[in-house]
Amino acid sequence: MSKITIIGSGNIGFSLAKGLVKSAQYLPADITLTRRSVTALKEEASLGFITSDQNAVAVSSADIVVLAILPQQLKKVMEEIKTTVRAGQIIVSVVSGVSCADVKAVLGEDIPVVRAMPNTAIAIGQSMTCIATDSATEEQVARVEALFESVGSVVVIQEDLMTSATALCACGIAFFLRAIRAASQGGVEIGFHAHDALKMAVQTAKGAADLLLQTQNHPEGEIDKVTSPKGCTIAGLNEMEHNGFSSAFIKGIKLSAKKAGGLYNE
Ligand SMILES: NC(=O)C1=CN([C@@H]2O[C@H](COP(=O)(O)OP(=O)(O)OC[C@H]3O[C@@H](n4cnc5c(N)ncnc54)[C@H](OP(=O)(O)O)[C@@H]3O)[C@@H](O)[C@H]2O)C=CC1
Ligand SMILES: O=C(O)[C@@H]1CCC=N1
Repeated sequence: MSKITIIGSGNIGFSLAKGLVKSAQYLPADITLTRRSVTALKEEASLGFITSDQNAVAVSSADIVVLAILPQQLKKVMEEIKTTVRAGQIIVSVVSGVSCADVKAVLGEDIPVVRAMPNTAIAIGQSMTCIATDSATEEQVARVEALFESVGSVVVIQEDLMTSATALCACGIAFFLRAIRAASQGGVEIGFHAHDALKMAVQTAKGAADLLLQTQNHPEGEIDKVTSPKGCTIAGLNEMEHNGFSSAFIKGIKLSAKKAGGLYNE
């Protein structure tokens, strides 16, 4: 099994580590997690992960190195590891707005770099992860694809669509979570206790997603089955649209994509 080092055990880095172990394809001992101080890695250590605050040392033993720090932190980290990384390793960057070329410009042109854009559902094996590269081989991309297939679904895309993938999938999970929260708040206003309203909203959202996944039907086809003529569903839906529901969602995704593209040089 590949040895993996995740540089930056934050929200997405630690979620990835947990998902890989949950998949049963990796043991915690196969995964090294770093932060700037090991004292911040107590939970990770208690779960059996190898922990370190020495990025260059942590990278040296890895087959796959995942860069999971903020865009603004990346240059410093790459400077730390550039003399340690070697062409036999694969660098996977989940960092938003940073191209494969940006990474290779520091780490070396011969270093295989694959970008990946997962979301936090990776912790439970339900990520939607997009991956892209500019020059890694098919075999290297296949290894990264297999890694992320173990923790969700994967689509291989062109690199120029990575910021769009960031908005739709990585940010997107927050958009759907907010929609579920809003639905539960509506539920409270029409009579349910908060915990019941949230449970109902969550299961309803899960049912909607599973319907599309399992039938492959178009959302509007499924909506048509719910909207009885002169009924209450179309009344509610149209009220939401009059208030800009679809428009707000689309505008939010477009703004997130624009922002994602500019984070590295902020
Ligand atoms: N959160 C998400 O859902 C997603 C995030 N991403 C991308 O992943 C990256 C990380 O995001 P996110 O997890 O949210 O951010 P976090 O701030 O939660 O995680 C970043 C981690 O990096 C650590 N870190 C910072 N500097 C260093 C360093 N020099 N050496 C080692 N570790 C370091 C931080 O720990 P400490 O400060 O203790 O050192 C922190 O744990 C970003 O580039 C983001 O664009 C991509 C997809 C989804
Ligand atoms: O909000 C962010 O910038 C990161 C990237 C995608 C999800 N979280």
